[in-house]
Amino acid sequence: MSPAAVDSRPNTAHEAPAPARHLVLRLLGLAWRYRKKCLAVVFLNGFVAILGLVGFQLTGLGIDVLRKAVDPAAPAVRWPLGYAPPESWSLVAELSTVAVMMALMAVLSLAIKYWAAIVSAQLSQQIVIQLRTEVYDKLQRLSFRYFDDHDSSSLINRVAGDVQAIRQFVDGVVIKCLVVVITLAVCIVYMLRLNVGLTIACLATTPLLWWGAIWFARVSREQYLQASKLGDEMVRVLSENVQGIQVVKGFAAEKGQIERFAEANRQIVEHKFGIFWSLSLYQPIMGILTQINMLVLIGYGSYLTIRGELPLGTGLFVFANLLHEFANQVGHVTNIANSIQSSLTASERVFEILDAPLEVDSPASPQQPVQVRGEYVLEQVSFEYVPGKPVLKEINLRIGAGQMVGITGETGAGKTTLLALLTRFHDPTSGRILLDGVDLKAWDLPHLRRQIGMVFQESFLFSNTVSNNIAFGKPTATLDEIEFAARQAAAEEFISAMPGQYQNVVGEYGTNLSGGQKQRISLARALILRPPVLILDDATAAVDSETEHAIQQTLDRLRGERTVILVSSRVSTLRHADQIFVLNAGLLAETGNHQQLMQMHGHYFQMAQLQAWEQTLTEPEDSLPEDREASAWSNGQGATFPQMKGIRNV
Ligand SMILES: Nc1ncnc2c1ncn2[C@@H]1O[C@H](COP(=O)(O)OP(=O)(O)OP(=O)(O)O)[C@@H](O)[C@H]1O
Repeated sequence: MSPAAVDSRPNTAHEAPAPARHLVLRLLGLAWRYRKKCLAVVFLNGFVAILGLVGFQLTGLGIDVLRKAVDPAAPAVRWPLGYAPPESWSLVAELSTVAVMMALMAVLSLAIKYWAAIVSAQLSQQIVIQLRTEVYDKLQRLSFRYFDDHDSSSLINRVAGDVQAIRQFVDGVVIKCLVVVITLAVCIVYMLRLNVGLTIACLATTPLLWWGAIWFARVSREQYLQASKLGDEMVRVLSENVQGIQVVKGFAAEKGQIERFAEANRQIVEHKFGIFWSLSLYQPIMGILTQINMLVLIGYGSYLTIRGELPLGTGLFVFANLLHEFANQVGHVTNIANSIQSSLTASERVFEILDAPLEVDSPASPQQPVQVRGEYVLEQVSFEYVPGKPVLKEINLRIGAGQMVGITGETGAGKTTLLALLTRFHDPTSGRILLDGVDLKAWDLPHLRRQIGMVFQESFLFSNTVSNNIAFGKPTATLDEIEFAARQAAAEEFISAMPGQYQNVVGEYGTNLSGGQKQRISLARALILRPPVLILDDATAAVDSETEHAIQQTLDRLRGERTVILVSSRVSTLRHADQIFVLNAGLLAETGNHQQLMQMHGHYFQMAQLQAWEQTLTEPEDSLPEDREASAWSNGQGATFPQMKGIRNV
């Protein structure tokens, strides 16, 4: 599978949301990792909140000073901390003192807010980078089966978007919760100090506010989960369209694709609207409850002030502001509940990656053989992608060290799957595979993969220079090595003809190269490693026969030095192999070299015959040799092998 390929299979993960408590505990564990910075942000924000409350107190003080000046019968002014200015001070001096204190408070608050914002931003970035790296690292190690089961768009969304939503749990939930709790506690203590009865009366509706927040959290969780899935779907449509743009244009299907994308977008908007609807209902209800508190204050608070039990400025005014701040903080609970839901949804998706078992991994005490000869032995190897549906059945074979072997068979016979087992992209469902006498499962996995140079069926190139693509597995390679590998892969000529030659930048996925050119660069990328085992999956399917001949010569030279395993449908390629394995419906149907297989008059013989016949169709009448078959194989220019399924029908 190409790494960038988009799997259109539906994502089966997350049918039911994971238990919220479990996720919350895990997210709290994540926040704990960053506890120092979290505490710093909480402390600074808490300090800002307290300074705000002190600001109210000072404004109230100013009002009381003014009221006393206007009405000497008003209650005495309560200066903070038992401080009282000298009797000789004028009204202007007293008010100026209050104003200076307020200004100092404002400057201090501003400085701390700035500091809090910086620490908070650092914290966010640290979490995102670390989490993203962890998820990406895990993705690198997950087996192919995991990628088969998950939409690539969903995986991309998780790394790019969901990680941000998890970060939100730390700064938008944990930190905010602590700040809210601190501020609410300070507000309540302040209010109780001012008047216990008024505090109880004004906060009577608070349990309803909490109940509302919990209701909202329950309702919105499922909605957020669904919204994430729709987001994945939209990215999938977009990604498929970009990658399959040739097909889209070739079939003049732009209109349909635009409609598909619009439909995916429409579904997201409709769904988000549902979330906004819940939110829009929740927020005004919460607003009404807080307004009820204000009404209680105006009624009962004014009564207390008129009776002289509550000062106007440092009492009623401060209380009103505290109540307002209280409502503000409770209002944050909505945002927190909102953030909790999106974080839970996102965390479920991200933790699913982090928790996914590494189906293929190195054992606890891996072996790292030094001198690798490249001898493969397969013992009773079977493999199933889907349980109960074997793709390979009890394969027994031996590939000698330094041999060149061919694997062929009809489409879907299991050739690529067999190669995937040899490289341990998958483990056999039963049976075992030995390389140099050591079970592949006992090998250190990276060490094993370093012994194998692979040329995949789909030549995937990175958007980088030609030389960096060739040196992908060996970044330290010198230009001489790169050029030598390119020459071996018959790629030198076309690379030299490019404007920047080896420094020419290959387009995304190698879009500015032909299929054959990509295959040759992929081959050079494998050859530069000089691996003991070279595996080529239909690696010459897109090159012309002259280039194939050149590549064949390279492979012939490697014979004896390295084990070369090639999947091919061309007799012209296979006939040079020391051994050819013919797969048929997952079974090893025939084994032998070209001559032996031809004498068997089995599947291989039929394929060869049809290819020879096709060859004659493309040759001029007078050049037809008497022995058509011999001609087709001796000139080394076999036509593309038709698939066995077709041959059986001949
Ligand atoms: N990831 C997968 N999940 C489930 N089934 C798969 C997967 N990959 C391949 N198969 C199935 O396994 C069988 C063997 O596939 P494989 O790609 O090995 O065949 P192949 O011989 O290489 O075919 P081709 O010549 O067309 O490349 C096919 O029936 C295919 O549908």
